Amino acid sequence: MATAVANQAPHQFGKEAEEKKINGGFVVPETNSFGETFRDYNAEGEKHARVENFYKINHKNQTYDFVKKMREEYIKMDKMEMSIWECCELLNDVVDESDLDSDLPQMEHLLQTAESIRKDYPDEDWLHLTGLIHDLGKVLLLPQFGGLPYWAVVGDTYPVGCAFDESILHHKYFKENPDYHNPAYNTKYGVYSENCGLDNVLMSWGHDDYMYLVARENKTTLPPAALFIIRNHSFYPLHTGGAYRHLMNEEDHENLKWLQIFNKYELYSKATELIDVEKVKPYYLSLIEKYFPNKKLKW
Ligand SMILES: O[C@H]1[C@H](O)[C@@H](O)[C@H](O)[C@@H](O)[C@H]1O
Ligand SMILES: [Fe+2]
Ligand SMILES: [Fe+2]
Repeated sequence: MATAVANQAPHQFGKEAEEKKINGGFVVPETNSFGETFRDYNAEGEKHARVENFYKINHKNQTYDFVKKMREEYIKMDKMEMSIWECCELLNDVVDESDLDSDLPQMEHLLQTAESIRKDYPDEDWLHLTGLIHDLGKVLLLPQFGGLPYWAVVGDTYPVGCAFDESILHHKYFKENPDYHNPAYNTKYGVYSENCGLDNVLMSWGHDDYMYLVARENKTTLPPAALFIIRNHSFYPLHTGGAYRHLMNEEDHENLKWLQIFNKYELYSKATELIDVEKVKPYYLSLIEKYFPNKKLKW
């Protein structure tokens, strides 16, 4: 097993064999594209200070009422009509300021994610497409989509309407969020009930929930696990922190297994080489056709 894994992706995550760690059949690269530890939110430096400030504003403003309003506004899908690929191309112009591990245009990140999954899971074509589209919701930053500020589009996500878990990055800034002091929203269950299912839990507003709504409202034929991944991929307190188990139902537990696989490729492919778009485009166009029967989607 160990040898098989070592042979599997030697060129994928850099050349230094000693820099690799085997993690459940997955080769984890030691450092990101800047030569730093992945997701090191406590490190010093200008970039880290900027990201901390991003979370400060995010935590202050993501309230239950704000999220409800945004969902109501964006579920209308009245902003734009375009295909999935057209949306990918829009992301050529988008860089994610909340991301410590990559400063590439988001289109590159999508291709890196999808292609790295494809290498290890060649038969799960739905997961390749999930990789390609998981961050398309970042178009919310663009003027045609409302030009939302970064704090309402990117960064890790977490439930609103119940207590903010300690494992959420820079948790201390929630003291500035009115919900933190509201007894209706600041208990373990808040407005929810035991094992109510994550579909019934409102998440901080951003690109994840938006893209989930786009896929669902446009009647994608992608499996439920794909929708779960899209909606929860930034929910680090859940898939990495192990929190919020009390809100999950049985189906969520099944879907979480796929999300945890997805997350490794999403995060660690940020250390890989760039992909030749023209070379892989026909493959992804065929997947889009398969899983999005309506050519033009409403956004
Ligand atoms: O900064 C990043 C970025 O916004 C990603 O798209 C998101 O999925 C991550 O969770 C987050 O940490
Ligand atoms: Fe991503
Ligand atoms: Fe994301």
